[in-house]
Amino acid sequence: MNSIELEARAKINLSLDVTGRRDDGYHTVKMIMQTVALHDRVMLETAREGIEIQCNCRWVPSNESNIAYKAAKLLMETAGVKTGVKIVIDKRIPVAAGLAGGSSDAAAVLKGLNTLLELGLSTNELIRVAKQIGADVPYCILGGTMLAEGIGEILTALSPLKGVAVVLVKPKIGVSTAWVYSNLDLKNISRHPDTDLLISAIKNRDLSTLCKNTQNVLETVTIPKYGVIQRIKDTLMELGAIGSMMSGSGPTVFGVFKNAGTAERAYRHVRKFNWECILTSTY
Ligand SMILES: C[C@](O)(CO)[C@H](O)COP(=O)(O)OP(=O)(O)OC[C@H]1O[C@@H](n2ccc(N)nc2=O)[C@H](O)[C@@H]1O
Ligand SMILES: Nc1ncnc2c1ncn2[C@@H]1O[C@H](COP(=O)(O)OP(=O)(O)OP(=O)(O)O)[C@@H](O)[C@H]1O
Repeated sequence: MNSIELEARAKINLSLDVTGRRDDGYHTVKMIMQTVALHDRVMLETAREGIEIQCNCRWVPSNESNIAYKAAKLLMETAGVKTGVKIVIDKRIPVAAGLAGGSSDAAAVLKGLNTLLELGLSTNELIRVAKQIGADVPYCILGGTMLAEGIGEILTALSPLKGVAVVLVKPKIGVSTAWVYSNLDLKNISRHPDTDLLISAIKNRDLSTLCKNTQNVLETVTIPKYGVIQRIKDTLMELGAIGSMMSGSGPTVFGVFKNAGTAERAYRHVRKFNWECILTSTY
């Protein structure tokens, strides 16, 4: 085998709480992460030497600043690999959107190279490498429905919440994760989500309790600056969503729907605005 193709899935944060700030500037979090069906395609091909990146999206760098490049370099150095690799990314996940598009590409590269180059690394060993690349990358190695703590790298599997209809809406703005965290005022958070309650709602597949009680505390930073995020949330609720919230550090908003039909009707409507819309489901 000299090539492999993987699906690198996007995530949404079904809840996002920040519990503190570490001395190194990173924040401690308590988040419920969920994979959605939307994905990039990542193709890996062995080469004689070096790391080459190709991507069909003009907003994504095709050089060493691509997070997929960093993942390949770190893994190949760690495993003492002497050959090279060509990485081709077919980008479908919106960029700088709060959907972990880059993190998921990086995780796909780690998993794919482990298989392609027969490195024999365990999942825990891959997670150890993933941690050094970014806070969301360890989760992207595992995927599914997970509680993420620490800075996002301490992962506990929850009851899988598959097949829930979701509409993703991204306004035409890019939001930097670093900017959001550095502008977060922990004293300004009046309401934290009850994560245990949300976990039991997921276990019972009780979307109504989940949506009524969830919270993304990073909205306290983004919504005052970008009113369009609140407008999208309101629009999705008016169109019949059970709940609607910003994913990660934004600006993408997701709406959760009772079934695929209501989601599709909302998607057709919301598509008329000047926003990027994707109809998908939890995976
Ligand atoms: C917002 C989320 O996407 C929610 O899943 C993650 O918490 C962010 O994960 P990520 O984008 O992989 O984060 P990194 O690439 O490691 O860090 C980007 C920036 O966010 C800040 N950051 C990130 C994660 C975290 N727990 N606390 C932070 O303060 C870091 O200081 C850094 O400046
Ligand atoms: N493979 C990649 N895919 C997307 N963006 C990349 C990639 N490599 C580097 N980048 C750069 O990283 C930045 C953040 O992109 P990304 O799509 O990963 O953000 P995000 O969805 O907000 O991530 P997260 O939810 O983990 O914070 C972009 O500005 C982009 O130029």
